[in-house]
Amino acid sequence: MSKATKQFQTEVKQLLDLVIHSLYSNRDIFLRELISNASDAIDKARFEAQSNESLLEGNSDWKIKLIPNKDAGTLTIRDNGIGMSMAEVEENIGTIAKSGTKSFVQAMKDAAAAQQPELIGQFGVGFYASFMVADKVTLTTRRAGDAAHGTCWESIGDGSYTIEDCTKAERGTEIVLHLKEEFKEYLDEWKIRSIVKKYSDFIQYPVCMDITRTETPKGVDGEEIEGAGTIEKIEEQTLNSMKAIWARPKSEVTEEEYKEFYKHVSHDFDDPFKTIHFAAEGTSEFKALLYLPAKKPFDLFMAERKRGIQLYVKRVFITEKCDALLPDYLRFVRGVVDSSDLPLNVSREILQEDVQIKRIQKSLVNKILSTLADLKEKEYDQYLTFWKEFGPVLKEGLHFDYANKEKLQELMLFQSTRTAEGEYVSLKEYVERMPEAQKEIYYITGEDKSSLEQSPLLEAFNAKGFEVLFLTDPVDEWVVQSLHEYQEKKLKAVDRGDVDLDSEDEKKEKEKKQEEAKKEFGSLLELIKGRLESKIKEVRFSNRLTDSACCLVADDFGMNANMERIMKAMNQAVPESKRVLELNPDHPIVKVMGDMYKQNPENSRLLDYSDLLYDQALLTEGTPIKDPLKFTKLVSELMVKAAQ
Ligand SMILES: Nc1ncnc2c1ncn2[C@@H]1O[C@H](COP(=O)(O)OP(=O)(O)OP(=O)(O)O)[C@@H](O)[C@H]1O
Repeated sequence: MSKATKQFQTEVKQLLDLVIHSLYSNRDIFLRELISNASDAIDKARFEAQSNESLLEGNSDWKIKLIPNKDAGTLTIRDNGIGMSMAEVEENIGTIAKSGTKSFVQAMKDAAAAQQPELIGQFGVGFYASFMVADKVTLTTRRAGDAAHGTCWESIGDGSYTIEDCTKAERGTEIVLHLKEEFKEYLDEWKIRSIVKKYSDFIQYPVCMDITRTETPKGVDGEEIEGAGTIEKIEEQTLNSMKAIWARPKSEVTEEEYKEFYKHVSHDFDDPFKTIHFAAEGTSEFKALLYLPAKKPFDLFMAERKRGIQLYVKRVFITEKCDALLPDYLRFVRGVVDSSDLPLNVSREILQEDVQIKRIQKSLVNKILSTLADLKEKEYDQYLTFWKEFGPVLKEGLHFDYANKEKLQELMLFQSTRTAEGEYVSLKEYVERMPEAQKEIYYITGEDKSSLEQSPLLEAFNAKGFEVLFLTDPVDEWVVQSLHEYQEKKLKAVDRGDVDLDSEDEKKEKEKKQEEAKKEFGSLLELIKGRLESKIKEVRFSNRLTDSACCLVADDFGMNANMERIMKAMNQAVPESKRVLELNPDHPIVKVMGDMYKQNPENSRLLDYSDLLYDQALLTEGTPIKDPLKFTKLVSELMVKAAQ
């Protein structure tokens, strides 16, 4: 292919711009990103070569080489990893294929300037960081095993790039950064040394550089020869210690090293929230270095997630994202597991079924859950920060990980009718502060705390002093289907079925009142039911309401308003389900309608009032009404009438 000039995808252009403008305070990281990519590429080559030795092309001397050239003003990063085909270059560099990434870039653009570095921290910008220091980047690459096809890619970061075939003797990738005048300091030996030491010391492969030293020649006796002048000696030095950080004893690893390793495995720019480093012995032998991130990754709820736990077998990289190592509800955890039991030639396909992997998974889950339990108990405020980021994901575990249900339910936190802004309550605390008369744990599901607080469904509970949990995450509808009870107290939705809040005496009194109301207003209820037949299942007097006139409730297994809302948001067909309209027998409107009915059961106003009651019930629970025009017309008419 002759040289072609192509345009970066719009999102890439935007991303480049954002990187250059939001990460300027941390420019050194461009080198970390490129070394990290080079190391990943060697990992891949090393793994693929296990089943296809020809990929090695006779060279398994893995290496990342840094070549500063002061005369040319360039810094070169060269690796002998897997390399890329032309199609891969086009796919990986210059385009953003994943829709999630695109929307992330949009979110970044929309965010306030102060938040951008924080946001980009969750994302990782990799290769594009080069353009912070270079005004031209040339990438030459050749895929392992395909000696005939090299690719040369070049860009000045202005929105376009050129791409063409070329020859490249060695497999792997070479990136030449033509440094901007003001960043020539990155050619300095000591600057490069310090960056590698700080950010890339643990990289498993040697990061090498040729070092020139001037010395005076020495005689056979080892003494310097006087008057012989000086000679220049070039020797290749390895700049990093290459120690697999997870294999070292905890006491020897510094906080800084843990942090930098986290950034390498997670491609996150922020520090981790928590580091968990441990070794398991016995039936399953492995070392694990796990991290809980501080912020949720942008692709947490997307199917095509990029990162996960890396799997090594006896220090040899196997796969970048071993999903079988953790259940889905812990998908935000990053890090490395290095097993001593698995065979080196384990295939990625069998990992899903492997018993050793299952054992490791069990032990990782135990460790993560116990770390969280510990944190919750000893450093509650910190736990709360974590919960606000990852609580909705952790809750999925209640539905999917039955074996750990007991542990997981202790980790749950909720807002409630009794928590102040920013405060949460655990199930344990909830039960401890339940008044004696309260038998069940009450909850309401919905979109957010502030709208739920207005719900008429809470009136009777508030009047009794019974706390109600606010379940505001979409996953909560599934959570409550799995978490039926806690400490033998049943969980009960305030908008489902009948509520039983009263003592025996109170019940008797209410029943009496309801009987009387039924006698008095029974035919009115029939009329309302007839009018609203297509929308509701039944009309009855309520035990829930003290102030409001009416509300809608689901029966025990029916669909509530929140579930309908979630299904609609997911573009799913919402099955037809009618709910029950409950009326407050003490409300003046019921009395007024009763009188109207007695005077003239045919009064057409009664039908309008029935419609209004139904619409009111929808509005108070936050469900849009079907015919807002008719509603406003009726309200206006009534307002005029009331003023006459
Ligand atoms: N040295 C390299 N050798 C082979 N492939 C590479 C190399 N550098 C980058 N790539 C390919 O280009 C892709 C994009 O790299 P880039 O650094 O932009 O992002 P990333 O490393 O995938 O992730 P992140 O965006 O989180 O940093 C990589 O996933 C990899 O497939």
